[in-house]
Amino acid sequence: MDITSIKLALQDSKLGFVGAGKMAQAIADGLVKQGLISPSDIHASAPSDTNLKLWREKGMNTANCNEKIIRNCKIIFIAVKPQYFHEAISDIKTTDGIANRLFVSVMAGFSTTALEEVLNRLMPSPRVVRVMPNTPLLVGAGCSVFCGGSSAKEDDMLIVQGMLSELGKCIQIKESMMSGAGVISGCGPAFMYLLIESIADGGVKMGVPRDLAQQLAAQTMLGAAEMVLKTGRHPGQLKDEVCSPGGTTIVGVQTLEDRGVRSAMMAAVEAATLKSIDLGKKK
Ligand SMILES: NC(=O)C1=CN([C@@H]2O[C@H](COP(=O)(O)OP(=O)(O)OC[C@H]3O[C@@H](n4cnc5c(N)ncnc54)[C@H](O)[C@@H]3O)[C@@H](O)[C@H]2O)C=CC1
Ligand SMILES: O=C(O)[C@@H]1CCC=N1
Repeated sequence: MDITSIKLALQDSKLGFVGAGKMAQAIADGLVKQGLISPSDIHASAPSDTNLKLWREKGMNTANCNEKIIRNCKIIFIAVKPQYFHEAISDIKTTDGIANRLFVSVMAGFSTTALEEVLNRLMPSPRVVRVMPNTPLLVGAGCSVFCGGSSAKEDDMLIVQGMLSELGKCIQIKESMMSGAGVISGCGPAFMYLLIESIADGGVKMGVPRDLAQQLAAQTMLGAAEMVLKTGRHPGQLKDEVCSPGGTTIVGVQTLEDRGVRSAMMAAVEAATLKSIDLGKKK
């Protein structure tokens, strides 16, 4: 879908957010920043005003009532914690006149079947798209994976992919891969921040000023990521090219291997994936 069609669709549908926290704000702010939607076409709800005032300061509409969002908007992001989803939907008292909505869930663990079961309360055959985005889409460098539910139409998939592709990479995958792939995209930034922080800490320990150390660590991570994506070469091969024989890098690499960094990263992805599956079971 081209950018003009996305803009028109968003202007016509209005964009709703049930849940107004960090992920919802990153998506809304990212879309406004990229000029895809005007703040006045965005509506968000949450039970308390704590987050909502930030939305109002940006010219967006807010409500304490989820029903209002679902009435006002035809495309609705579900951005509450998975454990609050039932409560968020059961709050809706009158469902008359609500039809033809597209629900885009960003909740970890919630399958499209489980989403459809809950949303059936509002309308028959709800159109659902399940996404696992990440917060870097706020700066146009997001990474999202998504899949459609049983009633999602081709246009629903296109609008979701269109919107999120304007904010970074967005890849359609099979639902069976959502938990594992969603951890890489959704949780991944936290793992990367931890690496940036600890590399900067190492620099500070060696006498590099904090600001400089952090800038160098972040830019180096960006550069390494670009090398993997743009050259398409294996990260192991790219690593080998940095390790000069008898040099400094290989000594650092051995230290990382001794401390189990590789195994720790793999275990983190595994543990977070299992947690995502578990959250889905508890729904
Ligand atoms: N933070 C992240 O990097 C990512 C988060 N997600 C998903 O996004 C969802 C939200 O996560 P965060 O934004 O981090 O959490 P958050 O705690 O910042 O935001 C949750 C929001 O939901 C609101 N809320 C709670 N109960 C509600 C109800 N009954 N009705 C309406 N709103 C209600 C809260 O007031 C808050 O505004 C989760 O399901 C998470 O799995 C997905 C990918 C990445
Ligand atoms: O920690 C979480 O559960 C959410 C989902 C992915 C990132 N944040």
